[in-house]
Amino acid sequence: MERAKKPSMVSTGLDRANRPSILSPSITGPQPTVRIEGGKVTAILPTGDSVEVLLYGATVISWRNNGKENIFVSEAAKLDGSKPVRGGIPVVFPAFGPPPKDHATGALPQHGFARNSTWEYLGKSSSESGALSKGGDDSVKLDFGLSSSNISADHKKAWPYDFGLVYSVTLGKDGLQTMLNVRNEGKEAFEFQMLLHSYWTVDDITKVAINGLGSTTYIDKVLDGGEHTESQTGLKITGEVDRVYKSIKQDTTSISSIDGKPRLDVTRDNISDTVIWNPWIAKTKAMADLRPEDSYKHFVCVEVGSVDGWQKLEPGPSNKGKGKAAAGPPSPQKEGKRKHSGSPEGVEGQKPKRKKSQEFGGSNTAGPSSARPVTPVKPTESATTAAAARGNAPFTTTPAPAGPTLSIGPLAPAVPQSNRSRVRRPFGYSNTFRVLVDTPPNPLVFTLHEDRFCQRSRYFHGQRAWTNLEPKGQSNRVTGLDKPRTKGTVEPMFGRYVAASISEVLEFNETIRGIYNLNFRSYFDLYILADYQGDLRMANSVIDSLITASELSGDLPDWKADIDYLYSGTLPGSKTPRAV
Ligand SMILES: O=P(O)(O)OC[C@H]1O[C@H](O)[C@H](O)[C@@H](O)[C@@H]1O
Repeated sequence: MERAKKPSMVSTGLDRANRPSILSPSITGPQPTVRIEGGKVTAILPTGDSVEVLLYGATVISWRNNGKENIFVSEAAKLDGSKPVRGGIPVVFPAFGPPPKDHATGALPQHGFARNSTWEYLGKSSSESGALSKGGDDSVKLDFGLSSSNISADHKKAWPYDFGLVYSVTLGKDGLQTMLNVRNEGKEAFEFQMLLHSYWTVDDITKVAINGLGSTTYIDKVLDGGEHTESQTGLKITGEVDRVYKSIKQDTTSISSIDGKPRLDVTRDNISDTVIWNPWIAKTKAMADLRPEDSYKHFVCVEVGSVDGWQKLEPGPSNKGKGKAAAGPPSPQKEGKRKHSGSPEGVEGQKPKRKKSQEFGGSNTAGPSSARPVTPVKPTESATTAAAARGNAPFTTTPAPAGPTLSIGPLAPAVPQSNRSRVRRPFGYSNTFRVLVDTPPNPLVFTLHEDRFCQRSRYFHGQRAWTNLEPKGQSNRVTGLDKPRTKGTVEPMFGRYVAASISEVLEFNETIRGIYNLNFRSYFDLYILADYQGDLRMANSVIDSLITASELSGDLPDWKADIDYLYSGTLPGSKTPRAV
């Protein structure tokens, strides 16, 4: 067969009749982008600010703002899921420290199980409101979920409660916001503690002051385990420090230099405890995963949470929450009133039976925290509500109870009033389906929101039936995705596939190309995948992007080899080989 040598060959002979209007190149300015690869989710704003979150522990391991890394991670930290990350922002739940033996958490390891369980990535949302210059808020929110069904058997045995956590990490132009939403999915109340064990980078610990703790009562775990009152207005760290500051009156604990130069503000909302930790010289030496040995100089842990006593969370959707972390949430929408932008029915017209544990973000919310710069923003309207009004909400939403908020961010001007209404709240994942990309022994789990994916991709629409399998405990394993033939590419390819579906499919520009690290071969992989799934929309979109890429690129690849690859990789009977 005569094979064309020009990129334009791939645009001929393909069925363009069904090309959906969604693919029209309506560029609103650079958007935040998200990449899911190797058990890690990376989000990058058009400004270059970025955040990286491991699925293991939903641990934030990097947050770069204006080129500066704010998160400390030890050089010897294990990032392979073999132990909790030494550094980053490990999520502590349901117990802080060594759990008391006489408590329901007594059989759990130090700091509970959230930091050493693999979470599910629930998806991203962004305002899609365009570039900063166009008035957009340029932030992206990543949601992660953990429930009793995806913790280890040992942990489940040690703490047999039915719970649901949604952890939201929002990267904004002014800072990072982290929020933990705790839900009781079972029949009996449980007690928990939670904490975001944040390791913040500092240039030199001996020149740092921690402000905002003056006159606060704290438990000194290094000294005597007893209660003391903070006498310094700016706490200086001159040796090992391990203190639990309780019921702090001020919203903000800030890190500055001793001569007052601001570094970071860590702001709480409706959550009142903070742990300050630095292991200093001897303890650092004794911790094999904390290296180099002088690393203690370069971080301080300012850990916001609820660790003084226990939060009791009653079960059931009518529960308004007990204890301080859950005080006063507005009534959530009732199930029947939730907004669905797509039909909740399965392909056979039956309402899919949903497991309660999949309905994160509902009524029993306690212990959220969020990180954001300087001035805590009290949201009055959710961003997704605003987005919904514009007709482009990425997910359906439920109102979020007012929960504790931790704000963390570099010192920056207060958020202008006009932007305040865009601060997001947790989403209600009212109807999700899970896809297990089968790469044993650790298949990657994608939890996708029906409304988003089923409308955008025939492939996902066809798989909606999967939702109905869930109650029977069957796995929704993706098979046949090994067709892109380079070994080991299945997992990243499916991640790309999902990412491309989210981002309205590869509206190609140089930024996106860089971020997805797309080369021609990976476009072809994506095309072959789409072709295998019968996903014409995606296939067309890939071709669009490919054409743009080839137009933009002055440096074409070894075209013949790539065409051979595409030709032999595509299904028999597909239009592509005929086009080629
Ligand atoms: O070594 P880890 O289990 O990660 O704990 C590290 C530290 O976490 C907290 O800050 C506790 O207050 C400390 O007592 C503990 O040493």
